[in-house]
Amino acid sequence: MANHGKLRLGVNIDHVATVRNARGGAYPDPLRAARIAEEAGADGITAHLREDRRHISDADIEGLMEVLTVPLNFEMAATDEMQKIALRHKPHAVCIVPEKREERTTEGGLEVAREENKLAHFIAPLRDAGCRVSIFIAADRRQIEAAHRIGAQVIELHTGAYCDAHAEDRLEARDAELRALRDMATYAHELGLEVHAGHGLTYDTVKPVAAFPEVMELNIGHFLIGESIFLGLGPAIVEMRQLMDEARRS
Ligand SMILES: CC(=O)[C@@H](O)[C@H](O)COP(=O)(O)O
Ligand SMILES: NCC(=O)COP(=O)(O)O
Repeated sequence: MANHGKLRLGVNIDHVATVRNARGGAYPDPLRAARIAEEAGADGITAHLREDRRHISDADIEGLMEVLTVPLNFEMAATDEMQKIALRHKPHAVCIVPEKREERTTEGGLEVAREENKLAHFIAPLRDAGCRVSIFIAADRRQIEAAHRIGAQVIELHTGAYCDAHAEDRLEARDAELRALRDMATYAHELGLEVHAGHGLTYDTVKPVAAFPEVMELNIGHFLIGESIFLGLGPAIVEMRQLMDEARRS
């Protein structure tokens, strides 16, 4: 049966680090942002340690592991270097994401179906270490089935194409993306996978996704960090939380 309970909000703090790194110093501090997010009701913190360290750093991950009172969702590419870091820290969740050095942001979902054996071996030690393994994928039946076969406990559906279509006023495409997200959330839930979603979500796009009863967690970052310039981080998160709760109730 679908879960109709409270939807969790994971606040992604990557882009606090982007602003910090613009000047190479220590300000603004992503750990301070994480504390404010916790106080504002975040159920978890998400941080993506990219291979090129363009935002979050190794020291940020170490600091988060020390100070967080909510679970850390550690996003990383499927590389040996990242696996070692994850096994050293053993965060609550490890989300495997695709990464291209030249991309501006995470462009699509992970290609699981073509890399099934490799990924099954890659995630096994992470699961054995007690991490919940999540796979960041497009709303694509083949990829969901492959994620299930390799032993992932969670999938996170990439909402970027839906949000882009909305931002560009391509309404038919937006509705088609939303239908695919809804159908694939249901399908993944039926397979026994926990379903999360995220990427590019805003106040304008969050409610339809939050309303899917099978979705248990949304991870939201870039928009919230941008909005915090105008509202402050705590109020920006509270507003997002309210929209999610409204959608869930309706
Ligand atoms: C995987 C993902 O969606 C997040 O990590 C988020 O988008 C922030 O990182 P980037 O903007 O660097 O992709
Ligand atoms: N996995 C998605 C995430 O953590 C947040 O993505 P975004 O809101 O920063 O685009």
